[in-house]
Amino acid sequence: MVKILKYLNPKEWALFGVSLIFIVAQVWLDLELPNYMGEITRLVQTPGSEMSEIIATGGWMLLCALGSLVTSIVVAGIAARIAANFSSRLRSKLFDRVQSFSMEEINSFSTASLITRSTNDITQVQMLIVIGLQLLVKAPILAVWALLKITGKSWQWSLTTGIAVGVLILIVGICIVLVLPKFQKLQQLTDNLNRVSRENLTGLRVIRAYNAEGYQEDKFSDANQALTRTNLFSNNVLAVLMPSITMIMSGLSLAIYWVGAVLIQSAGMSDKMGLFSDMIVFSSYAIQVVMAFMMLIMIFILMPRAHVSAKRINEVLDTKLSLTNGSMTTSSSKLFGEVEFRNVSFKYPDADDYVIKDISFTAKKGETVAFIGSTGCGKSTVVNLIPRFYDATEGEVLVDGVNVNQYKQSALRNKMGYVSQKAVLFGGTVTSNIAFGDNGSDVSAEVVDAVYTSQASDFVEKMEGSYDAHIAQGGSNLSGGQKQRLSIARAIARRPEILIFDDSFSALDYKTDRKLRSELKKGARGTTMLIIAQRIGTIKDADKIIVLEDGRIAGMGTHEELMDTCSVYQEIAYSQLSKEELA
Ligand SMILES: Nc1ncnc2c1ncn2[C@@H]1O[C@H](COP(=O)(O)OP(=O)(O)OP(=O)(O)O)[C@@H](O)[C@H]1O
Repeated sequence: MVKILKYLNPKEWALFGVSLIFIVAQVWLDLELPNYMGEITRLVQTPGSEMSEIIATGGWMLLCALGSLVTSIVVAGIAARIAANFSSRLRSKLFDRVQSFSMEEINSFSTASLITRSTNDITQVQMLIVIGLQLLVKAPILAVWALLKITGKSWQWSLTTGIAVGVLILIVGICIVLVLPKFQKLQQLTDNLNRVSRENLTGLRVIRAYNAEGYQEDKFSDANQALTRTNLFSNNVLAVLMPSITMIMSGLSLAIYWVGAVLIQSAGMSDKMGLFSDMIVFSSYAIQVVMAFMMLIMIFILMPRAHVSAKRINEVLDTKLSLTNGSMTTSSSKLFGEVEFRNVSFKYPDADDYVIKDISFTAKKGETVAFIGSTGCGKSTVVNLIPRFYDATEGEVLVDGVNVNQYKQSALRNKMGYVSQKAVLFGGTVTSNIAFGDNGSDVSAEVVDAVYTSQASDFVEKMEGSYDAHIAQGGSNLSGGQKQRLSIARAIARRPEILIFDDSFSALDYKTDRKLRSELKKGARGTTMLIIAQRIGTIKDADKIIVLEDGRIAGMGTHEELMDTCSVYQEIAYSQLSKEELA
């Protein structure tokens, strides 16, 4: 928890200092009240006291109470301000950190957990700051000050107060031991609930199509009940606390009056009045002592959960990035748009087996290199190493003659236009989706060009608002093929050195596929293209086709060469095209 406070800025520390002054003032004002009360009691009991004296003392007492109210409002305002600004900054930091994560780190935390950490966990820390700043600082000051006020008055009353505080600490100790382990679990169960909800919402159509609502509901209900049970247990344990505290406070007042009655009865006539007044003052201070401990208890309740949350936030912020950033922004070689793999092997983090093994090839400027092979043979894995979604486990991946890990990541990715297997669109407009990213152009002529090349103009120009037409989050108001064409347009609009298409043409009909490739040849002349495809027709004209089998290169060459030499390629080709088409 303390570690996370390093993210407080100097202004917030200054505000904290100001609030400290107000808290001390508030405690002083609160502790003045019993004095006035004692004075009023004395005046009432003293024959010949003037009414005006009582009213004046009462007036001062009222002023103190009002002053205490004002200071507590100021402290609450400052605490809320510090907590809100701090959590906003923490959320931004977490967001930035997660943005710089590679797929390895994201998978190790899980998306659901990262969402909980950025929302619920931050809220826990925010709550502790709001309440903690008021109580954590106030409680010890109040406790010590109030104790100082009552020490030496009467050992019988002091003993009574000591016993009350002891019982309070015992009850709280038991509660904390019981609920502490549950707090860690609560955050994990919240992660789980988020994961199930997320899966449910993203897979809604499939769930409905398969009438699997019941199955999903059971999954959700299990996660929900687990969270509810843990929540109920902690709340039930904590529910014992408040009545116990009230009971202790009432019991303490009763005990002080009872002890007082005995003391007054055994005292001489002249001491009786002084003792009565002392009793009133002492009982008020004793209640303040118990109140101070009660505040500390509230902190002890909030602290463990916020501590768990702070730990989870720190875990994200302190995660060492597996992808280190290089320093190069351009290659010093004369090469442009060249991709080379040198004996590259790769296994996914935490996996035992290599997914791709000993891959070597070169794609020169302007060449089209295609990858084909059965499902799961490692095609996407190969191309994902080029923009450094992962780093090669062995061997080297070079872009323009420089190992990809020597580039600044943004510079490396600026060289590329990447189209993922599953089209990804963002909420916004057609133009905002195409002119997207670092050097994504917002010049409409380039956007229009890219839309024409990607064969998206027919439907974009028919949409309401055309290039300013609304795109729903995830592109849910478009068909699969339309989404794919817009994501292809986005890559083209960057005018990159290298275009990577990860099976991006499979959602297109044959005619559009052919048209798009021929437009690409004209529009993106000089651009190196790496194309993963399932259809032989898509890659037949490529300068080089790489056939992958079980992560290894089973053949490399042109269509004609592979038809002569590579049995794996022949098998794929014959399964898709007739002998006449292949001839
Ligand atoms: N994030 C991951 N963690 C662990 N293993 C993975 C991960 N992604 C893919 N794999 C495994 O790596 C292998 C290769 O996957 P890859 O996606 O590269 O295949 P592919 O040839 O592109 O398949 P497809 O044609 O179906 O898209 C598969 O066996 C898959 O199970």
